Amino acid sequence: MASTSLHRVDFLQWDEYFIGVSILTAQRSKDPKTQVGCVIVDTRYRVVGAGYNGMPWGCPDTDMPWGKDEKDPLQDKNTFVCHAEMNAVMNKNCVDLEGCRLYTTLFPCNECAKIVVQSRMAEVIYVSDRDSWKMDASKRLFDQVGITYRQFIPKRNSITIDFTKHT
Ligand SMILES: O=c1ccn([C@H]2C[C@H](O)[C@@H](COP(=O)(O)O)O2)c(=O)[nH]1
Ligand SMILES: [Zn+2]
Repeated sequence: MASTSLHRVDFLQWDEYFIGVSILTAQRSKDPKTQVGCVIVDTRYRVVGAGYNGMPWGCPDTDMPWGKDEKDPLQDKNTFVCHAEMNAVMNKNCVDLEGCRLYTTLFPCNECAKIVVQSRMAEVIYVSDRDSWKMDASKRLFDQVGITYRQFIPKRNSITIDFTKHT
């Protein structure tokens, strides 16, 4: 029998939606080279935290270093910047994150992986990965505790946010 339902069929799938929110969140970052965004989602598909990489609260972006300096750590952004994952956890609006999924634009580094593990999250879904010992360490930790991770494989190239058109 033919269906009489007329609902839209090109609606965003959950993964597309949460990765989309991660990418949008990354656009808040002031890092001139790499903008990272992530959202934490509970088992009922509710966003319970979001964050992007940025300087700690109260530290003016204009006063902080945004480049790298191997010789002087006080002039290196990595000495100060808070990673997106840490910020998402710090921003959580629920008591604990056990069983949650982390959607992120960049696979978590080893420091963020420790936070993901200690928060008892269940899965990491990421857009891109880096060939780095830090990411290898993260995978080792995730494998050890059974946190699954998978790359987001897009089925469409883009989604549009048009501020001038909305019904
Ligand atoms: O797990 C991670 C790893 C990195 N970040 C942030 C930290 C920095 O602001 C950039 C990386 O800068 P590069 O110059 O590309 O090394 O990404 C993060 O938020 N989470
Ligand atoms: Zn990190």
